[in-house]
Amino acid sequence: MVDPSAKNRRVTRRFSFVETVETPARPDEPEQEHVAPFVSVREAFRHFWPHTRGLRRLFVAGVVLAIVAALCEIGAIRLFGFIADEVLAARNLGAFWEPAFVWLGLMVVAGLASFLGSYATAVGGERFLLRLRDRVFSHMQTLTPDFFDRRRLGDLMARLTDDVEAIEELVGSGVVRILTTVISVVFFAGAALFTRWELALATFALVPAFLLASKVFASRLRGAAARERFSNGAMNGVIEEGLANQALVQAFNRQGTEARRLHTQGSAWMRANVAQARLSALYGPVVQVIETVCLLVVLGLGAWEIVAGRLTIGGLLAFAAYLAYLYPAVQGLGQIALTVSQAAAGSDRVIEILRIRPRVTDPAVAVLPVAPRRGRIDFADVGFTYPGRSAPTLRHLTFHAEPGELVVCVGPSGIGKSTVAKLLLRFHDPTEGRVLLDGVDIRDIPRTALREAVTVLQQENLLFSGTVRDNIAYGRPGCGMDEIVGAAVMAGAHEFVERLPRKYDTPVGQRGRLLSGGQRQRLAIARAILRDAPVLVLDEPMTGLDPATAARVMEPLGRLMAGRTTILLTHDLRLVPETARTVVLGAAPARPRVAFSFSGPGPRRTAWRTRPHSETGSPRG
Ligand SMILES: Nc1ncnc2c1ncn2[C@@H]1O[C@H](COP(=O)(O)OP(=O)(O)OP(=O)(O)O)[C@@H](O)[C@H]1O
Repeated sequence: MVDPSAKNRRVTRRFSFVETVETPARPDEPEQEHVAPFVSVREAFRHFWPHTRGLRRLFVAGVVLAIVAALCEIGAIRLFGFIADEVLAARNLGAFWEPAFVWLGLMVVAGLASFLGSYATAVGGERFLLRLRDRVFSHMQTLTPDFFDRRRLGDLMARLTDDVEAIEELVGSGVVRILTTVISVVFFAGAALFTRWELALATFALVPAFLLASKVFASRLRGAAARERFSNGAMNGVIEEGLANQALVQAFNRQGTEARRLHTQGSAWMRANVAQARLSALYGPVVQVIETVCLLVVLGLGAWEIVAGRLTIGGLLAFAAYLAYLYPAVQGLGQIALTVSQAAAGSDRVIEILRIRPRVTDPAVAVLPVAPRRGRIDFADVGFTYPGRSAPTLRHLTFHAEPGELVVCVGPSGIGKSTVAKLLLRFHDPTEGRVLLDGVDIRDIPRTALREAVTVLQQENLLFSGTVRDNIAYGRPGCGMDEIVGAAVMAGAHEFVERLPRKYDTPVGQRGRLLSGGQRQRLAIARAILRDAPVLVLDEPMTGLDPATAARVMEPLGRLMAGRTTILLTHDLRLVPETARTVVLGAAPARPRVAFSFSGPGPRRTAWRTRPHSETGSPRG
């Protein structure tokens, strides 16, 4: 088992060691436990600031209103000094009322300005957050499914939520906070200087002590924050995997193992949080001591000035009041440095994702900008090696399928059948040779147009957690209920859907797990029927189905295949119809004695042959 503290030490070393600012764009690479490269605060800011376009008015309003509030507060403090000298010291109650009402008026304006400023900043910040999360999510969706297979989903989710929020603290509301704090420092320092500049200069001499304290803390907090971000992602990964695979966990009695995995990651996260909390908690008292020294200096010097007759009591009180505003602002500057350090640790992880370029991209100039309609497929001497693998999965694969024809790729498990589907959808591009659709290299067709023309029925039928109706309609957004029911009837799903408690409005559960494998398969067929693409890829369509269920699914499958070019990928020779062109991947498997038959109303009926007819051998190696 990995010692988490050792892991953390590694992370620390890595952070103190990696200084690179420029992370080159690179294709998606295999990663599981992943520490994002260090990105400087300035670079993070430069990267995300353009995303505030259109929101900057809100941030400007936040700053302007904060200035108004600060000016009102300065005015109120001056009135306080006036009242101390002209009312209290002079024992003149008549002079009280006018400044008292003006003071009240100023505080009402300050309160209003502060409310509106905070509100505008919050709205701007939230919109920025929404925009940034949308952008990162959209970018993720341009990456190939292979990228997601190599990453922990929980970690990616943490990047989309916590890390994106941390960036908002740096770039959205963070900017307003920095500006308003700096402005407060300038204003209150200016007012103190105006009241008694010698006294002010003497107290300002202690300001570098604040800044030094925040600098020392910020650099340490950056390391702690980076570890916290990392372990947060790792912990989310363990939670996501553990919960998603609960059936497996319970069936294998591995609850204890999963709990220990979470505990290990949770402990690492806890340690990083404790380190952060320790630094933040220490920062407060250190600053308080510095503040007390400042205050005592002011009182001592102030008393001396009063005795010398250069300052009134009211002047000293006002001066002290300015400092009461000034020191928290200076302290706030230090706090911002800490927040920025934490936010920068989140930006490392988001920038890392944004810099990953998709392996597969659209052509600069599309030879065929719209979805191919006929459905002729050509694999021309195709070879493919998975990234990070040395041995090719496919070599010299050559076959074609005429529009409307059924071609069967047979071969044992792991030989590369699903890879054929992935190449056809351009989840990967071949490393050798070409794949053509209607005579056009699919690299010259935009991916959206290509995928409109190809429907894949995957080995594991993927459903969303919505209702039956939602899942069928996923094939064609905006379709009517009659079309949904029509597709369900054709797919042989209508009958069982009608028996569900809420019929088409019945929730199918997480990934459709409230339905049986055969029912999920029929919903997937209905979804594919609605999609109505000219090319159909069936990847082991009978996986996990018992012979009786498989036989029931054959008929709707036959209806789905009717009139479409179909590539059937299977190791199961019972599915290979007599008339189909057959491509054997690897060694030809032996024929079984029992057969299924596709029996839809389409142009082809299947009959059984005793020997597979191999058009083109395409083994590996
Ligand atoms: N994303 C990937 N990265 C690296 N190797 C992969 C990846 N996906 C599949 N492979 C490897 O490629 C080979 C072919 O996999 P593929 O899924 O195409 O096989 P298959 O014939 O469909 O198998 P099965 O019938 O068991 O689904 C396997 O050895 C597999 O380990």
